[in-house]
Amino acid sequence: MSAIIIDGKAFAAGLRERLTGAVAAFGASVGTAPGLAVVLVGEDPASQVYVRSKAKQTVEIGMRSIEHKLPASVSQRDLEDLVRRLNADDAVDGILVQLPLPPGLDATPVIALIDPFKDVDGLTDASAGRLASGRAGLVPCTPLGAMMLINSVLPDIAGAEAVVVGRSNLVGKPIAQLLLQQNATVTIAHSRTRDLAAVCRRADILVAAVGRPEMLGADHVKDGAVVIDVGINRIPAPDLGEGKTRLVGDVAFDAVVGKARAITPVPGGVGPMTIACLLRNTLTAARLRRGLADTAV
Ligand SMILES: Nc1nc(=O)c2c([nH]1)NC[C@@H]1CN(c3ccc(C(=O)N[C@@H](CCC(=O)O)C(=O)O)cc3)C=[N+]21
Repeated sequence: MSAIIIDGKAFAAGLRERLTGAVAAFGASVGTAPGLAVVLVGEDPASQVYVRSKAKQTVEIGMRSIEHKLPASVSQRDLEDLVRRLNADDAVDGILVQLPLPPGLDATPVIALIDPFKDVDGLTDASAGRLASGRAGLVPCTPLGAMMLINSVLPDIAGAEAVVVGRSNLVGKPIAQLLLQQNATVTIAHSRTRDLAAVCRRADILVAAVGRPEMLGADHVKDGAVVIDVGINRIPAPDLGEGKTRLVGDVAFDAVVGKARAITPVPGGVGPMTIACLLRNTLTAARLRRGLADTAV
């Protein structure tokens, strides 16, 4: 049996295409396009790449991009003041503070300040609480994107066994909430889980979000399972040349691809969905803040 390779890159492109239409319709009725403010502190090269890519995609679908670049030496207080100003700015619909912050700055109080109606990363306690109690709100981008990919092969997951490996606030816990919302039977496994492979082998839907390169292999996968790999790990690749690296997921793709019914690759799986869902959330935030219905895109 050969697995469906779920093409997250293509799915994300389709989502952006639909968003372009929805953004144009929003602009025609409200008079302005949704605006996304991205705050980048410091010079971390990987963060700069992400932020550039976010800004480019934001503009490509017709939304406004508002970039704030601050030096790594910025004070906690000045950073928090910027978030307060963005909260108060009517031209800003979404606020994203790129993580991690440089050493010496504490992300927790910065995130806590973000207006929950502008929390396009879904990281505030208010957003987490809304998700946990099944009320409308902004859902973290990576979990939202992962769910869209699951639903692309399994539109109805009621009663299915779902195992999420990883319990982070950013990914594991919110994905578990989304699976539960769709009536899956959800298990959250983690570093202290006894006989992880046996737990994983129960899964009709296996979500890997641990951040350990190729940790889940054929032993962890039931025949015919849908495998969603959220991990993005950069590892040395001496075979490609001295000092070269490559991206791998938390799943040993080659070992699993023959057993799974469908699987997301890394790169090209969940990763591209993250930014597309950030754009989706910005449109959602712009609608919710104006009391408009958040219709499907
Ligand atoms: N406030 C905040 N929100 C975030 O959502 C956030 C953040 N901070 N800090 C950094 C992480 C990381 N992140 C990714 C986005 C896209 C890809 C992505 O598109 N990856 C491509 C590969 C990219 C490559 O080749 O390096 C893929 O998997 O195919 C990966 C990772 C968002 N993050």
